[in-house]
Amino acid sequence: AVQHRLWPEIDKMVKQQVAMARMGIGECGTGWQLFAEDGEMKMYRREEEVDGMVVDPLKAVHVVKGITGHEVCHYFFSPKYRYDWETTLEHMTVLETISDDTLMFLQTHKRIWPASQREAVFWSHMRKLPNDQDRDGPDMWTVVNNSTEDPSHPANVGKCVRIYLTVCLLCQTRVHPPKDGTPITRDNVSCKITYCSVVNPGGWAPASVLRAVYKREYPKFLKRFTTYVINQTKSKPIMF
Ligand SMILES: CCCCCc1ccc(-c2ccc(S(=O)(=O)CCO)cc2)cc1/C=C\c1ccccn1
Repeated sequence: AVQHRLWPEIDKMVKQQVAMARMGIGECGTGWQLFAEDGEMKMYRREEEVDGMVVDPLKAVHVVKGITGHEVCHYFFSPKYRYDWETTLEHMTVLETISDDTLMFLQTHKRIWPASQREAVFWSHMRKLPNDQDRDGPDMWTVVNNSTEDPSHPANVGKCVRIYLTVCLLCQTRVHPPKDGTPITRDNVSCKITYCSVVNPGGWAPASVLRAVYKREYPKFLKRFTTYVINQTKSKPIMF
């Protein structure tokens, strides 16, 4: 098949983002602060500014019982579920179906006073990754979202400020087979989730407002999303 114009960028970005997501907090450079903890979920951020704008990188690690990496990525990637779990979403459009595992989105997020409303145009790619460390270990799954230009949706034309985001959701399934050789159930699986994001708010927003939004919204978002996947999958066959 003919390659899509974005394919080289997507492939490079996915490899780069997954490599960074796999690094432990200690290896990711200094300056990470743990700012939220809830059971197995730990959320870190680094305070960074670009041109005076807060672009704090965020890294969350979480272990969730009863779901697999494929299931987590499936519900994160597919547009049909997004309104169910993404509470800050005002509108979402699929601008282009690049392939069955790669889409282009236009999203507007609800306005957060006193900043202006934000929108994002980004490609989203879902991929299964070979577990190159442990050959017979379960595979890893990832979804990478990365802002891109779309000639038919130029930035900052309407009322919304265009944000620039890079997001990587990396999932590693763990299977603990039952001793007595009975079939594997959801009690025998868990998923280690690493969520990394860098969001450039695109235009002026007070640092205090941005940091308050992230501090409040990110823990809520990851908790709500993982709870959503647990509820959606509990009565369905396991998707490995
Ligand atoms: C003044 C406010 C500026 C920030 C507004 C904003 C920017 C980006 C984003 C955002 C967050 C997660 C993604 S994703 O992981 O790709 C999933 C698909 O939606 C894409 C976009 C949201 C929000 C607004 C609120 C907010 C901030 C964190 C967490 C959750 N909501």
